Amino acid sequence: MITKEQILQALSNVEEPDLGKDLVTLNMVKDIEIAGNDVNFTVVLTTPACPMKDLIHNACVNAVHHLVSKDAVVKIKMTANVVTGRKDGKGVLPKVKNVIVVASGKGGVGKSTVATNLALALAEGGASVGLMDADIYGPSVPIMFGVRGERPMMVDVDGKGMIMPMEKFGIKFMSIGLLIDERQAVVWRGPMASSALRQFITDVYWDELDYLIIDTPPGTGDVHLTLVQTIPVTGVVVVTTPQDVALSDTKKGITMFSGAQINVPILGLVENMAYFTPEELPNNKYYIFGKDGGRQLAEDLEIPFLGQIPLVQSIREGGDEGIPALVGKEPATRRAFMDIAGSVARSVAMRNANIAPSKIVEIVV
Ligand SMILES: Nc1ncnc2c1ncn2[C@@H]1O[C@H](COP(=O)(O)OP(=O)(O)OP(=O)(O)O)[C@@H](O)[C@H]1O
Repeated sequence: MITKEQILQALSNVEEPDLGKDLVTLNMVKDIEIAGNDVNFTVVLTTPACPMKDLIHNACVNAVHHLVSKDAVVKIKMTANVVTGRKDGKGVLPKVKNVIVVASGKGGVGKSTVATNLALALAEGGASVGLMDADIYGPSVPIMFGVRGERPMMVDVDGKGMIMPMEKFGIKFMSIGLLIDERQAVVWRGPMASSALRQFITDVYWDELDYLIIDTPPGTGDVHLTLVQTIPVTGVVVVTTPQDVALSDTKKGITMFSGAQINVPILGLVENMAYFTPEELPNNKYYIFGKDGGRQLAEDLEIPFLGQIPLVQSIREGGDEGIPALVGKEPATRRAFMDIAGSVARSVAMRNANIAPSKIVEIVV
């Protein structure tokens, strides 16, 4: 007769590759049920977007077959409980488990495009996701979601009037562009930009989220400093294009976040517009802005490389028409964003397993 102990013993040989420990030690195996040769159990992953899902599933089946019984009929429910990057559920945005800032050294490299599609791809994997557009100087989320000019609703939360995020394509989102006059914001610097942003962060009711993705203005400035000083940021995803001028600005941005004073982990780098593929020649790749510049920079700086997005006409068209690539029809583009979301989720899980919880940055001058 197969026993629970045998199953646990077998699964203690299956390693979670990123976390470097076995599933039993990590407490990822739940609800083992055995009836004759039928073996059912649940594996709780650290993120629904886990790129190792199939690999771990197959390793569990093999372990039971090899170490317990080759006749076992193994059924595994693969679920996920996103691990939080925070120490406690207190302070600003208390119910948000992971805050991911999307940044770039230079403007126009596709930061908003990546932030939006990353949020949608994480949600498609099964996570609860919010997208906060904090790009005070050029908010693009209202256009990308086709809600320009709309006004959000208010809700009463414990006697306080708060702004409800909008919902579309399975995620919650809110843009500072829906609350302020863009023409006015262009001239904001320093304290004005910071106080508007702080209010934007605290006045929107995000409730419970696995991931909150924050789109920021290009470069590194007041907005980024205010963000890390207001919310405990889990990590930063940096977007670049492959050409030298973008790469040198990207390097500066990364140095700011990872420097001793701020010290927010870099989750990795996305290379956008990595190559151009015309629709009529899907197997051709033209390296218009140079080849593998982002990948090389990630290697040089020893940060994770999260993947490449091709330059595709439909990404631009979809962005302008309020239909982001992830909800569009092109499978290769969708795949590219899904892969990047898997890499980001993995980087977050590894960050949360290996380094101290995120905290608000206090800058001593
Ligand atoms: N991979 C891509 N293929 C084709 N077009 C793209 C791609 N990535 C972004 N774009 C387009 O490039 C333009 C700039 O992109 P986006 O607004 O995402 O950049 P950004 O870095 O956020 O810009 P900003 O500096 O204004 O904040 C948009 O029109 C967008 O649709």
